[in-house]
Amino acid sequence: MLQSFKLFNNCNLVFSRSCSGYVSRTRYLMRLKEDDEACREALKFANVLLYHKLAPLLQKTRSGVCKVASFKTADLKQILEKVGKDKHFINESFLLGCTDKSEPQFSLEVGEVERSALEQECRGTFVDLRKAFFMITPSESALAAKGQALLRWHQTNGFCSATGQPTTRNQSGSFRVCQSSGITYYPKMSPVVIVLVSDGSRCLLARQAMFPPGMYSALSGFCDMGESVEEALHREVAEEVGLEVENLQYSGSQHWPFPQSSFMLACHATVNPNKTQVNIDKAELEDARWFTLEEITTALQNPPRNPREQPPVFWVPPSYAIANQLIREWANQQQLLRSTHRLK
Ligand SMILES: NC(=O)C1=CN([C@@H]2O[C@H](COP(=O)(O)OP(=O)(O)OC[C@H]3O[C@@H](n4cnc5c(N)ncnc54)[C@H](O)[C@@H]3O)[C@@H](O)[C@H]2O)C=CC1
Ligand SMILES: [Mg+2]
Repeated sequence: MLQSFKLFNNCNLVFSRSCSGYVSRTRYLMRLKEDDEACREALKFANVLLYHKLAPLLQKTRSGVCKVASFKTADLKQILEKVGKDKHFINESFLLGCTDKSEPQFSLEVGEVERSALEQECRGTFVDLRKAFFMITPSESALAAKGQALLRWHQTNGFCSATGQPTTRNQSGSFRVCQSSGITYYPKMSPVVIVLVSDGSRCLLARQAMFPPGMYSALSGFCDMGESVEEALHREVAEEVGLEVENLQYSGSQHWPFPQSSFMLACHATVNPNKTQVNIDKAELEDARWFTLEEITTALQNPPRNPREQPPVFWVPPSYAIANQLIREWANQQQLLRSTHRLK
């Protein structure tokens, strides 16, 4: 089981503790990653998540709650054959992980099929992942995101960048090799810093023109080659809003599947309350402004159901996004500060 401890306020930094089952599951997965034969065996009795053009298949439970659809291999083979897929097609799946009961999980891109016929057979709907984040739980979002990221990485790494020759995958999909050069390619993530800047009583959020209307998020940016997290944070804030930050505090990290798998490193930071004038880089950001605790609390309490249709005037990223975690932590800390102040 994964345990967490507190670093900044309520933040969850997840670390592994060897309690019942966790170590054996980890070792089992390690073996599946490296041993093609064991992985092929595991796939025969696995749970498989389906994707169509990288959109995960969701199903509604009887109580109306949405969840990521997962099929036993034998059932899925029958479904796929009904929509014209070869019975060996299932071997195209990639290893994702395993459940608490040590059942292996795989992801599979169905490719060219009649989407509506497959949805009908599966009693589900393929939903754009960004939209799915508003419909499923954070842990299901993480699983769906990982599945999509792995599929995308394999789709875009079919050729060796040194020789131009095709690369081949191992059974689990944990790497690809160019037979001509011998170079091994592993799925990769790009490090991105994300920071919630506070002036002590307000926090700074920004929006890019491409964001859905009304959505503001914490400042973020890709790390440059050779940079530390601290350097990247200072640079990004200076570049995007013209401020100098101090008191960096690590909050947590997250894999984010967009645009090509980012590794989000989240921190809090402060600015001098007398130096809060923002100077926005208009090439990057459409707007950046300071928000009060009241505005933030209202936004956190009223997440949009579907942000593309009738979004609220101001809203923050969904609970799965690490930006949401930063904003929540800041709001909790502000509440605490206010109640301590009242007690004095
Ligand atoms: N999970 C979360 O809560 C959040 C995730 N994000 C993610 O963080 C990522 C980076 O944030 P931005 O502020 O847009 O970054 P950014 O401020 O560095 O600007 C993006 C630009 O950086 C350049 N760039 C440099 N290295 C790049 C690389 N490895 N991949 C792609 N572009 C690169 C490109 O010109 C790109 O247009 C975004 O993909 C976004 O999806 C952003 C905010 C919240
Ligand atoms: Mg940015």
